[in-house]
Amino acid sequence: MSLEGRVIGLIEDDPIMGESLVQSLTLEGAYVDWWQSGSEAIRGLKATSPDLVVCDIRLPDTTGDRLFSEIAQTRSAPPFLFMTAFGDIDEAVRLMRAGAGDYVAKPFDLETFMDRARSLIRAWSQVRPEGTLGASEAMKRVEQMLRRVAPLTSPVLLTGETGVGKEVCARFLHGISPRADRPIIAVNCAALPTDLMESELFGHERGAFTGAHAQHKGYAERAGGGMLFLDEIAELPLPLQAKLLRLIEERAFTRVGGERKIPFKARLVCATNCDLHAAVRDGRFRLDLLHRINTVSIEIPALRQRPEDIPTLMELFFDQFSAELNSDVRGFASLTIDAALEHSWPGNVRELRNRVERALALSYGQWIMPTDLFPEQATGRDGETVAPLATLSEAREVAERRQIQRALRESAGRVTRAAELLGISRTTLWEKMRRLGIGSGDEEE
Ligand SMILES: Nc1ncnc2c1ncn2[C@@H]1O[C@H](COP(=O)(O)OP(=O)(O)OP(=O)(O)O)[C@@H](O)[C@H]1O
Repeated sequence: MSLEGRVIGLIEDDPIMGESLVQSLTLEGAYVDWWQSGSEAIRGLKATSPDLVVCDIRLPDTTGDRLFSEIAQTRSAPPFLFMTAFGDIDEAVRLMRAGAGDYVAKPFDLETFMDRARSLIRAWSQVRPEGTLGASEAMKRVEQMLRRVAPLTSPVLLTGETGVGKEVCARFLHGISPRADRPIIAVNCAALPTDLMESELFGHERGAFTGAHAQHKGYAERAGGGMLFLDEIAELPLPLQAKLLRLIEERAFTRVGGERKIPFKARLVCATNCDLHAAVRDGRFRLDLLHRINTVSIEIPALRQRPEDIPTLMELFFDQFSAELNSDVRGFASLTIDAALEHSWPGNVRELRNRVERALALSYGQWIMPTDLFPEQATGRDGETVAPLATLSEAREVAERRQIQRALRESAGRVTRAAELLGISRTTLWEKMRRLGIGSGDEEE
């Protein structure tokens, strides 16, 4: 691939270096916008969107680090190729972890520089622009990060509570990467039988152990040039952690009972819901392996930390299951959405999905009510209703309280705005809040 017609933003304060790069890039057919300071670059990048930004890590008025985090706020930020001097490598590695793209250490030869530039542009142009992971700002940030690292080969560690969607994110990452047409092999390390783990992951040669009647290709080999996704990585026993470390360092492994080195060509993505640093402290996880697998580490937030996603996901699963179940149910009662927003979702998206499926399968009415989604709140273990029927005024009070708290939440605790949202006067709202014992700081309840 040539750089013909590509637009490149160059941020370099040294005139000699700047001139020479402009000349070389122009000779390759690229258009170069050259900025000699961070402030100039920020202004320039608001106006144009280059295919690549080449940036010196040390600038007269800012650092590459700060500049990148400012530019990276925008979702469509281009890839960055940093030029670092000896001694800036730590900063460059931090930037890679933040999804910057790549770096070249000065002095570099021009061919290496051009190769890196070309491959960043090529990989980036294959990334799809639109998003699908969630409507919340938190998930948009996750998605933005995944898009940044999609063209790279560095290992990625996805962390987050159970059911937040780590595997969904890994598959999304694969789908938008230049490897999308190659296999993705997803392995749940906790589900592999301990005695077979090594041969499942790395394969075995014929006769390697009793019962090994034929050669067997493991997951690492079957992933080819695609993605090897290792879920629940903390469950990998220490001897296998050592073998995985060698695989990452040497980009090669051996089958059980074999001697020949087999190249590892896939991208490694690991996931965990454990605190791996605590596992290292407890001697259950190797620190050197942790450093290798978390070159890029992305935390997927819990569902309760991104309530905006709850209604969207409810609708998504509703559409999916109502089609599957051929259901006549029309949707969720608004009280049900309120109740879902108040629930803490310890099982995250998986719990939400299961609850919606169950509610649709068991609901009798046209609308899914709170007790369809949360039957445990209405029934005892034997299935009988244990909650006494509330009087109308009690039910109204519960609904009023919930609605007021929601309005306060949406108006960040500002009573005047909350009253507007509720369509009542400020005095009436104060009076109701006093009667129901709600403070203006109760919006987070
Ligand atoms: N953004 C999303 N959009 C649609 N479905 C999602 C999303 N996130 C998660 N899910 C669904 O939630 C369930 C759990 O997701 P997933 O298996 O990716 O979670 P996980 O974090 O890997 O869980 P675990 O820690 O238990 O391995 C799956 O059924 C998945 O399809």
